[in-house]
Amino acid sequence: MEVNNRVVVGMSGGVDSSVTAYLLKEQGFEVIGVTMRVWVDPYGKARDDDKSCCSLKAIHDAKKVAEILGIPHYTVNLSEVFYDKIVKYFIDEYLKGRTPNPCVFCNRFIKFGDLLEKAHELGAYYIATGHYVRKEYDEDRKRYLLKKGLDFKKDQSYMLYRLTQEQLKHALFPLGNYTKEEVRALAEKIGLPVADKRESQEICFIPDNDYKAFIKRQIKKDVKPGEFRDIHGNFLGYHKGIINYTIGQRKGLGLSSDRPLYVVDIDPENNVVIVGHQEDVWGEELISSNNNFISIEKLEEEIKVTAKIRYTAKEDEAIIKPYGDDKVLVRFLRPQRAITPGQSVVFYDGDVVVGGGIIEKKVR
Ligand SMILES: Nc1ncnc2c1ncn2[C@@H]1O[C@H](COP(=O)(O)OP(=O)(O)OP(=O)(O)O)[C@@H](O)[C@H]1O
Repeated sequence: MEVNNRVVVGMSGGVDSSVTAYLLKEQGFEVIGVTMRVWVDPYGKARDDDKSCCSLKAIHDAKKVAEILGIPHYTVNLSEVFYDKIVKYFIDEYLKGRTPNPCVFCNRFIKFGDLLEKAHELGAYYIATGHYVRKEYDEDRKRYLLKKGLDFKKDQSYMLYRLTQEQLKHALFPLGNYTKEEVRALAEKIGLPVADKRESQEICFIPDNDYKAFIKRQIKKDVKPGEFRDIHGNFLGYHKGIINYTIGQRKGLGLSSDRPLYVVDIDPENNVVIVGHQEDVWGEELISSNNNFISIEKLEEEIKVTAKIRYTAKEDEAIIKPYGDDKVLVRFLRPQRAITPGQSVVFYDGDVVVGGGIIEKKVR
């Protein structure tokens, strides 16, 4: 497709994507707003509130903003692909005793996959979202770079580390140079009705952040109870099913001990949750699989990076090196708390995203 100045903005009805559409229009782009309907949980609580990503209220808000900005707006139903590519994966991972991050896959396969295709169908070369990240083309490396948003508090580069060069080529992120406060102030100044809307909830398709109830509704049965064991294999009691536990968890175990107990590992094959003490929750080395690199084509040799093991974790210094055919060994210089299989580890060089992968296991 030839470059043009038409852009589809993914509009969630929230303040960030609304201001994104406004800024691009100001910059002279021909802007089309599109809201994806990705998921309606038929058994969940009524979703037509402020918090949900694709409630009727959210669609209505996006339409209202589009009207004020004088841009066309479409709603597309992507719930089937969303179910196949994201919801199923989310449930499967929990059933395997892992803690998935569905947003990183939604960005790769839905927003910058199916939605980008829709954008092309509408004749738009570009797709834009309200993520707080920056994109740059590096002439020397001949690669698109993904950089942290200037507002480090809001930076969302972690969520986008799976994007390919082809996807980045078509992406625009106008909020990368703004702080959240500036974006809210802009929304107020131009009179957008969403200026003081609350931040969206953690995972857009899970009502009230209750993922356990969501999974049980989806698999239509209760999960199988199993055994708690200590790190030496001693039986300690019974758990309520592995989906209820995540690495590092202390609350809700229902075990008594003279020292606090934490989940340190989950063995899905034997349906066992392994618990230990605070010191057992820390680790320095992990293996990641399903890696994606952005600033480099491939990891050929050991390099120094900073890395973080979950969206809200602090980055820390680490060495990464190729491990087998397609895996990466990540060795932190300092121990990290609760290295959790299923979560993403993302590597940085300053404010540039080097790449990242899915945590397979803690090595030590
Ligand atoms: N249902 C949707 N339809 C279209 N685009 C969406 C949808 N949900 C999210 N997006 C896009 O993805 C971006 C990041 O989504 P996220 O859920 O993190 O929203 P956010 O940071 O709270 O932004 P906003 O204030 O716009 O809701 C949004 O800014 C928007 O561009």
